[in-house]
Amino acid sequence: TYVANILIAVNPYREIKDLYSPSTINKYNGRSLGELPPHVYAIADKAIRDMRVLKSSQSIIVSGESGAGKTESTKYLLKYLCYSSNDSSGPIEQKILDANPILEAFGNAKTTRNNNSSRFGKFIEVHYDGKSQVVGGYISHYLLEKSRICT
Ligand SMILES: Nc1ncnc2c1ncn2[C@@H]1O[C@H](COP(=O)(O)OP(=O)(O)OP(=O)(O)O)[C@@H](O)[C@H]1O
Repeated sequence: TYVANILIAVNPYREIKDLYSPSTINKYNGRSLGELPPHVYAIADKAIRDMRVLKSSQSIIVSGESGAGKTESTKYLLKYLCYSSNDSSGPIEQKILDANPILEAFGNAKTTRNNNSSRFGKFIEVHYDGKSQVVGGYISHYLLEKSRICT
């Protein structure tokens, strides 16, 4: 559900058919917040539209307790941000998406609350040109749980 333009998402702990499919990306493309059922794609679309209209950078903050689904939601947000302008992802978009498994391999760990818990914070930037095409990205990492590092 929404509280104003904040999306409250509950982790379903199972795959919901078609919830994040390419056809759902197309469905949310260009639609105002609230027009369709609440969705992370609607938040991503609003960020893109506000960036175009206001000509300024937009931020999406994903917060919640461990296991709430922040990492998964962030991946879907990124997927939307990378796909919606193009219908398919070019080499830059693909590199941004492909960076995730590498970062997870080094920075995630199994905990009692989450089998794939991120043990570091991420600030992910997606850079667009004047035509709203993705031209770059940057992932800053911080607060790595160093006590888990063995070598
Ligand atoms: N939208 C979703 N659909 C299906 N399963 C999900 C979804 N979101 C999360 N999950 C499941 O819940 C698990 C935990 O989610 P996730 O790692 O995103 O939590 P988190 O909030 O990032 O936790 P942490 O703070 O520990 O990193 C995932 O590995 C996945 O199995």
